[in-house]
Amino acid sequence: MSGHTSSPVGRSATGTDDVVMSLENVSVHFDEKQGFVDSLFNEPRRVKAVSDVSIDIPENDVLALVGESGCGKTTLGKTIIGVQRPTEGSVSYRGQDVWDAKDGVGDVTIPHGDIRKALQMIHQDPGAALNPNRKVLTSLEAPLERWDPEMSTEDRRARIFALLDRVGMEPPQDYAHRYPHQLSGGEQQRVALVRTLLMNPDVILADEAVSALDVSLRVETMDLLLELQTQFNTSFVFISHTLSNARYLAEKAGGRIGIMYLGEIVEIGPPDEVLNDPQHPYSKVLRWATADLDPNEQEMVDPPVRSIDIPDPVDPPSGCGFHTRCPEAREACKRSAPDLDAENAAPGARCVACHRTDPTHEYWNSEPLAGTEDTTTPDVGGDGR
Ligand SMILES: Nc1ncnc2c1ncn2[C@@H]1O[C@H](COP(=O)(O)OP(=O)(O)OP(=O)(O)O)[C@@H](O)[C@H]1O
Repeated sequence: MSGHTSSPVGRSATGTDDVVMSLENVSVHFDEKQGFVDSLFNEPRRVKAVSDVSIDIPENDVLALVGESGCGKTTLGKTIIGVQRPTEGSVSYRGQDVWDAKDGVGDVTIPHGDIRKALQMIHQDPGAALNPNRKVLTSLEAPLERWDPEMSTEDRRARIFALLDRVGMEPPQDYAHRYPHQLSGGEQQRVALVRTLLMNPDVILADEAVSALDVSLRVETMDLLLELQTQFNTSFVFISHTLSNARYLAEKAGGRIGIMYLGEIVEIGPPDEVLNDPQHPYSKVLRWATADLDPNEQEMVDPPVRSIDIPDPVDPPSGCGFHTRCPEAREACKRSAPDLDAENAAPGARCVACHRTDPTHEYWNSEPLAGTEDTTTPDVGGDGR
């Protein structure tokens, strides 16, 4: 999706004032690590992990990002919370460019320290994120001491105990004096959650935060995340491999699902629209792969793709990144990249990056690619649905 300036998806109905994070035309590229000998003879391969993504995260938003392994979910999530520096494009927190604040460039209105505090992350493996040699209380006190050195020990502890209590770790004084190995996986995850909430953040990135838990605990933890999201007015960016977890969270929170493919968001919108009536051919593949979303649905035998080979993110296909696998791809898809068409969409509406959503696009007059279905007429409206 390069070569155009796309407008961010996700502006809320009330305008831009309540937008917490704004990404504009963000790309993130990595140089692959090389061995010493390799580095003498070859240029490093550049992985295009995120390509030209524009998105807003308003206050109280829940965005669930899904897509197959390696499609760039974690990289985009980390870019949203200002942990990963973009190669191109801008990332702003309440109007302040995050990386200008970090580098002290220009007129910095929000110090980088405040931005870091406002953007937090819960890791996939909370056990690894907690110091095994420190009691829970010490692990929780450390960031509070760093961010708010004026706070008295008494106030600090009162806040920690109140939050431990809030996430169901009662009596909190007991849990506070345990070491991580004396906690279950679910309890460790709650401590990790408390650690982020102590900062009173605006946005929390939860990267596969429930995948390591038992199924029963997963639902309980997702419910807790949602309760806390409402109570603390925090926005959540939730990364998931599975559509069912993403759906659970986004549906309950009235949030959005963003489907990623090869570094791009290809479809985003309310979960019922994106999952019950997917418009992007790749969203249809994900839907197919998650048959349990609707047990009454007749099982489709073959995946709706021409090829199961995922392109190399070092050398992504020209035009639409999905054209090499799309059963509906045409010559036009090789030539030009569709954008999410957020410009014309209503706030919170579904947006799709596919030429087929535009009934006037040259796609309809171009030749189907070898092995594709010959669908000659537009089957979708031009309203981004
Ligand atoms: N620090 C890095 N250096 C080099 N390549 C990286 C780095 N981080 C990520 N990548 C590459 O960028 C691409 C996107 O990775 P990312 O972890 O964002 O995907 P993901 O969708 O979160 O994957 P998963 O679901 O497996 O965690 C992958 O090809 C990955 O190998």
